[in-house]
Amino acid sequence: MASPPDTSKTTKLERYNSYIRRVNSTKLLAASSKLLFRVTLLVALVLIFFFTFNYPPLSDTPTSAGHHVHTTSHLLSSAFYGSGASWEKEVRRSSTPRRPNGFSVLVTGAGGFVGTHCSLALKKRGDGVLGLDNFNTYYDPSLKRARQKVLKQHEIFIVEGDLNDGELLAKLFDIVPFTHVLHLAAQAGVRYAMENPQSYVSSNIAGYVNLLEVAKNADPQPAIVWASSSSVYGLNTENPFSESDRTDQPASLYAATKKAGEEIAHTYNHIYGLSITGLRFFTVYGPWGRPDMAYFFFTKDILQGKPINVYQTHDNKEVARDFTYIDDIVKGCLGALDTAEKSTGKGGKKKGPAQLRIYNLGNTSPVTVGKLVSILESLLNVKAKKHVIKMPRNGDVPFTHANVSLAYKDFGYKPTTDLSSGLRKFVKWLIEFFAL
Ligand SMILES: O=C(O)[C@H]1O[C@H](OP(=O)(O)OP(=O)(O)OC[C@H]2O[C@@H](n3ccc(=O)[nH]c3=O)[C@H](O)[C@@H]2O)[C@H](O)[C@@H](O)[C@H]1O
Repeated sequence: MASPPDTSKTTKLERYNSYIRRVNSTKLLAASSKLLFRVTLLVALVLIFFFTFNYPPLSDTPTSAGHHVHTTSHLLSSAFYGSGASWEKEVRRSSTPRRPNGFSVLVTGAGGFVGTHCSLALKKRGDGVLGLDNFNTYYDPSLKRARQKVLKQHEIFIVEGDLNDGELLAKLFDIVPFTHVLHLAAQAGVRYAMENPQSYVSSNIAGYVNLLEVAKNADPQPAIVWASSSSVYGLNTENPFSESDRTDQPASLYAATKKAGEEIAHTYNHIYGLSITGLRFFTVYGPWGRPDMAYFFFTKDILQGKPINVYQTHDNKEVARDFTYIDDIVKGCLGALDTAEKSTGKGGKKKGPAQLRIYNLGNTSPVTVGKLVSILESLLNVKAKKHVIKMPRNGDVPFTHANVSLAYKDFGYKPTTDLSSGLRKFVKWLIEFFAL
């Protein structure tokens, strides 16, 4: 009869095998948890990489001047700026009118020069005003922030965002039944277009179309008043310029994008019934103005003893502009808003013909740049270090001169501020603001 198995050996063997099984399963567990950790780490790294390098970047437009025009990417802005109950409350409060039959106006470019002044004027008369601005770095954004502070003191909220952020714009129109849009946001400046052309396409074409797309889908559709430019007259030789003069010879990309805006306005009026009024501003100046404009940097340079270049035409004539004081421009903008008819469309469907208008808003008395400089010299009591140079081929035109009879007839536009008086107010502001 077979001897009984040596249980001690079997037991030992069993114990050894179960030990090996335990060790193996521990090893397996350790290996699989290490593998899981590595996979998790890898996935995390991939996600970090995606959101860092693929998430819409800050659009960074380098310029030859070495400075970049930074704008927050629209997705980022709507993710960061366009959400939350308190944000919505701010939007509603700011845009609600305080007078019977008051307007509810979306002012794009509200952090800008004309935008700030128009927003204040609308709010003071009891209209609701909501600002939209991307606070880009075309010029020192601290000036825009200072304007924003003034608006905040008058309970005007500016949504930080870009015209190209369709999601954000649609959200604003979902929250607010805007009666009007005062569209002043744009890449301005005639000469800068040669340094940074894409900025003009992005703001003045793509941005404007995006705004019109959101507006035509809105219910109710707002009436739109927007800033075109005297520069659309380009090489036109008529003097003064009338709205019916030719505007097919733009001398700069800036002018071409504003002219394009006028044609695009015709299309959205024709197809969707949007009521649209274009205003051709003529070299607007005044307190809180734009530092990239000659009257502004001439003043600072004269005060700081720096030389200034006074342009002359190639046939040795002085260049001239129909400089228009900001308070007159504001009256023109409000006149256009007050006489704007309602859009006829609804949710993107046209119901009938709609108003389409274009007006000159100028001062009707052009002044040479040389005269501008001598007014500044007497206001500042400082002699300018003038270099008279030929006007560079930079998109500038020799003169502008507005015929404003159409704006006068339709909404009583009448400029009342001459250049000396306007510059006096500007210089007073500049010295106080910069504590010079
Ligand atoms: O009406 C407009 O729609 C435009 O007005 C403004 O353009 P402009 O009329 O060209 O103003 P601005 O640059 O201040 O030059 C003033 C004068 O100084 C001359 N100029 C300029 C620079 C210089 O160094 N020397 C000089 O003589 C220059 O040749 C010109 O004769 C806005 O910038 C523009 O956004 C748009 O709104």
